[in-house]
Order: sequence, then structure tokens, then C-alpha cells
Amino acid sequence: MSNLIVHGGTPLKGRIIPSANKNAVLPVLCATLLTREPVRLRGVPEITDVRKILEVFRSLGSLVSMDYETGVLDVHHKDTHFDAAKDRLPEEMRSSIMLVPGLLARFGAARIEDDVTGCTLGVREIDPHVEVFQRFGAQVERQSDGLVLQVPQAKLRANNHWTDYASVTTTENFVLCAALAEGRSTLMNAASEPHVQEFCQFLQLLGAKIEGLGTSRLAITGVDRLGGAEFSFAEDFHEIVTFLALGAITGGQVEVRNSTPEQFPLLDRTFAKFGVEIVHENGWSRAVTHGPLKVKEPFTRNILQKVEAAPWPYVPVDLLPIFVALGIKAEGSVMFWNKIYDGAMGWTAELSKFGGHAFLSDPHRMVTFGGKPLNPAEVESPYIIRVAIALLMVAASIPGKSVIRNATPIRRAHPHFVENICSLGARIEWVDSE
Ligand SMILES: CC(=O)N[C@H]1[C@@H](OP(=O)(O)OP(=O)(O)OC[C@H]2O[C@@H](n3ccc(=O)[nH]c3=O)[C@H](O)[C@@H]2O)O[C@H](CO)[C@@H](O)[C@@H]1O
Ligand SMILES: C=C(OP(=O)(O)O)C(=O)O
Repeated sequence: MSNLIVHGGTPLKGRIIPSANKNAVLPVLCATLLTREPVRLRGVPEITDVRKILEVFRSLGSLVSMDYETGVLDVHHKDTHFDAAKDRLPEEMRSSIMLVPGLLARFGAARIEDDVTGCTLGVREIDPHVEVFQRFGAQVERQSDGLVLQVPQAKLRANNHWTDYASVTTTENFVLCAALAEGRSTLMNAASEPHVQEFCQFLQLLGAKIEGLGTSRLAITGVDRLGGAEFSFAEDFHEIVTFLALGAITGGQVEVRNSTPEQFPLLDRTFAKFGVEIVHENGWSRAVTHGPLKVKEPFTRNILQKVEAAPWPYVPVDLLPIFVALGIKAEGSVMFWNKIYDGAMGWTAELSKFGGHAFLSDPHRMVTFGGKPLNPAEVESPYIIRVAIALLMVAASIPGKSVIRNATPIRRAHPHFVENICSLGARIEWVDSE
């Protein structure tokens, strides 16, 4: 377990070049299994989830050359081998489940390990995935240590499917299966997050026939084979928002490179609810504060200001903790509504150790009563990447030494995160503990 020691209270200043979005990089890595041609990826971040997937590739016998200095990955799945009875896939990360279509395409067999939950956000079912695999013709059997999938026929069968809700990884799994299936498949209620679109663009580059990117209806016409490609990852909107918020919460001036400000109007309005103005100019975004943070009062009398997170184009649920941190700091009350997860808000007790006041109304809703005097503290992060960051944000805004225990999940998604914050003037360090 790694902890973060934070000497807070310094207004952060400077410029940040964001890394690639973990949730685009991981499905793209899984998609490379669908081709027998070489693939070159640029901007691959040095994060633990990437390391785990590359380890799987090496164990399959693929050629993998990863240079984390330059972010260039060359991968070639040429002569591979996999035994669903003996080999195991990574756990404690959701993206493990997106290895399934590539393994089915190559070996006619795959596995889903018991723990593909990822961050402990509440129920994260695998049924929508299993249903997708079954619709494409896979047989699924529960074994003592996971699920084993087999495809009796040579190719997956195209189909039309309508999911219960817009799930990011289920959509990606559907597209991965459909890309090489026999015939044309359609998916209704498809997820449309920027990372889902980026993943589809990569597959198109390999030669996949996908229509409807960015909408809730995807149509995919299966092709016989996919080719190779060179692909560069876009900037991660999670990192952009996170560094802007770090600038705002510490009363500093942080600029982040942002090539896609068109994705930001709702995020800008969300920042504005805490008194933070986001300015996009010449490919950069900056957070401007006008004195201490203050929650914007709604015009409707006697209602709470609120932030609602749900599948895109709502505020992304993974960004909710970042805004909760702003809610603890800003004077006024805000209701945070996580419409997706039923177990992602149970960290109010950690906020109270800082003197922050947050009330868990029900499993989906939290109210912050911000602007209270805050003190440094030792807190413990749940296994949730963005909560570890939110706790770090609060700590960075308070003069004195705080400790964020179990901050390791940050390493799953954000490369050189502490180095990046320190480049803005922060005094933060990793310390390993038992
Ligand atoms: C590797 C990856 O890309 N992980 C992301 C992906 O996970 P992931 O694809 O696992 O998330 P899903 O969209 O499937 O949602 C997770 C869970 O939320 C519940 N659910 C979701 C949507 C909904 O409208 N109703 C509902 O009930 C279901 O229990 C579901 O199992 O998308 C999540 C939602 O943006 C993000 O938090 C994760 O970071
Ligand atoms: C929840 C996340 O990831 P995962 O789905 O892999 O747990 C995240 O990226 O914030």
C-alpha cells in the first residue's frame, strides 16, 4: 500500500500537458488482439492497468515493445497461445473483461475472472457483458474460479441488441465482438463517452465498419479481417478537469492543454456552480477564481445547488469526487447525485476528518455544506481512483501536513501524477507502508 504525504496550502501555478485517458487506452489495447498485423500506439501512459494488460500480451506470446519515456508501444499479436483452463486474466480492473472478444476471436475460448469489479463503486454487474457474448453465439459456463466462454462455431454471429442502460464497457465489448462477426449488428442504448468514441475511431483505423459514433445507436458490419495501424491517443478530459480543479481549490492559476474544448460546456457550467470560471483559449484551458470559492445560488427559492452525474452527455460519474472536493471548499451547499453507482459516496467520514461537512442522504446522494474551516488530517481512501484524488485535493488546499492512506489506485489511471502536481509548486510525496 502507498500513502501520500501532502504539505498543503500552496497555490498551484503552471502548465500541464495531460496524459491519455486510461478508459480509452485500455479498450484500445484489448482491441489490438483482433488483428494479426503490427500496431503502433503513441501516448501510452505509464499506469498500472496498462502494465497488467501488456503482461497478458507477453504471456500470450505477443511481441510487445513499450517505451514509457516516449509513450510509444509496438505490439504484434502474431503467434499466440491461450489455455482457458490454466491461464488467468488480471483482476481488480474492469477492463480485464474487454480481453474476452479478442481471445474468443483467436482461440474460440476466453475467461472472465471473479473480480473484474475495478473501483469499489457498488454493484458492477457482469450480466450485460455475458448477455452480449451469448447473443454473439458464445456458451458461458460458471466454474469454481470464474466464467469460461467457448464459441463452438468458427465466427461470432451478428445480432441486434438493446441494453438496459448505456454501459461503457458493455458497448465496447459489443463493438469488439461485432467487428469480426458474420453480418451486421446493431446496438441500441450504446454509451457515447469521448473514450468510447476514441476507441471506435481506433477500430475504424484497423478497418472496422462502425456507424453512429457518439450516438446511442451503433451499427457494425463485420469484416473478415482487420489490419494494422498507427494511432495517437487524445488528451484525457479527467486529467484536464482534475488539474483545473487543483488550481482552483488551492487558489492558484493552472493551465492545462486541451484540444477538445467542445467537450466542455457542461463541465464549465459545473465549475461555475462553485464560482470557478474556465477559460478556453489557444488550445489551453485555465481555471480563474475571483477570491474564495462560493457556491452559486439557484434562482429557484429553497432548492439546493446540484451536480448530477450519469452516462454521457451528463457530467461523467468519475468526475463527481473532484467536484465534491470543490463543494467542501466552497461556501454554500451542493447536492451531488450519482445516478449510476450505489456505493460510490460512502467516504463522507474521511472528509469530516478534515473538518469538512458532507452528509450522505442515501446511497446515490451526498450534500456538502462547504466553506467550513478545514484542518490537515490523516485520511484513508477507498479503492476508488478519483476519491483518492479528491482527498488529495482537499489536503492540498489546507496549510499543514496531511496523509492520504491507500492512495495507490491513483497509479491505475494517472501517470507521474505526483510529479505533475509538484511541478506546479505542491509538496507531495509517496511513502510506502505495510
Ligand atoms: C474501464 C472503464 O471504462 N471504466 C469506466 C466504465 O465502467 P463500466 O463500463 O464498468 O461501467 P458501466 O457503464 O457498465 O456502469 C457500471 C455499473 O453502473 C450501473 N449503471 C450504469 C449506468 C446506468 O445508466 N445505470 C446503472 O445502473 C450498473 O450497475 C453497472 O454495472 O464506465 C463507468 C461509468 O462511466 C466508469 O465509472 C468507469 O470508470
Ligand atoms: C472507475 C474507474 O475505473 P475502473 O472501471 O477500471 O474501476 C475509473 O477510471 O475511475
